[in-house]
Amino acid sequence: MENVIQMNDVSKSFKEFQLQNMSFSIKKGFVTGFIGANGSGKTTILKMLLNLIKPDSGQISIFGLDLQKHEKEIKERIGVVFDENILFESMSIHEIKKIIAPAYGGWEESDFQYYLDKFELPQKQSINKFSKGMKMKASLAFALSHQAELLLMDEPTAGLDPTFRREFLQLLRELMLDENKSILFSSHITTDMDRIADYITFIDQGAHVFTKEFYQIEKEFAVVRGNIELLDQDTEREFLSIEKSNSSFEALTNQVLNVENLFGEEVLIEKASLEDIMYFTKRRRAHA
Ligand SMILES: Nc1ncnc2c1ncn2[C@@H]1O[C@H](COP(=O)(O)OP(=O)(O)OP(=O)(O)O)[C@@H](O)[C@H]1O
Repeated sequence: MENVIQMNDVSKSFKEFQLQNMSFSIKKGFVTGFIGANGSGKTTILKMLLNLIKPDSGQISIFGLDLQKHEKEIKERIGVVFDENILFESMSIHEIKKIIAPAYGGWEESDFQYYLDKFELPQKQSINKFSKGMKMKASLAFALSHQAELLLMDEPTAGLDPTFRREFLQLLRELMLDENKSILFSSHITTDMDRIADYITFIDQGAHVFTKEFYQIEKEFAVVRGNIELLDQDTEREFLSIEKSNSSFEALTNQVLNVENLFGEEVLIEKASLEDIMYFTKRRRAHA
């Protein structure tokens, strides 16, 4: 299967934060959800994919092209929606379009008008009078109107009301009918991922934890609850992270079969949510 993004051994050091030897790929033709706790490095990576932050070492290719050598060509083919607003706030949509549209060879005015209508956005009002949701919709309208093959979105659903969030996810699903399109989007709302993501890329404290197919995660991880007396040095090895109280424990495992064989009916085994996986990964780090 073809990759749309390939990160090879990418590192970046800020004063108080390091991205360490990041290597992962994002599959072409799919939606990948990008998850990680606050400050884990998601925005930094998304900015690196736009060459707004340059790696100290390592290599990034997008559409099979080296980002440093083919930046302009690559960026023409990317649509961007960022949480922090990168539109010019004192201008109207009409004014911004005059700057942005000529910059893209693939600009489709009819698509742009379609999205402005669909999102009910005024064209002549300055953006700083827009609500947060309207600004996000405006960013989206621009991102979707130049035939981008890759959409990079940093928390695109933040600030959207539940109804529009659903419509937005439905819109992404419609876009994905075109198998040449790929989406990488970060969100703290993990239920958005449940609705739309084919793959999940999970990072933690500047390190890549995994990139897996969503259904694989559901098969692989489970939360186990049981009596504390079931735990000893040997049985604890089956768990990635354990939370203990006086009488019981709750733990994350990626060895579901082993746990079933070991404990049988004595424990409760439930599918792990993305939130469970993120929570227990953080706990594991804190107790390492
Ligand atoms: N230009 C910079 N200079 C110094 N430190 C930076 C810079 N940009 C980001 N950082 C640091 O890098 C770390 C990762 O930040 P980043 O915004 O990538 O995380 P994130 O996963 O997107 O977080 P959130 O979910 O809260 O948006 C943070 O500790 C941040 O302070």
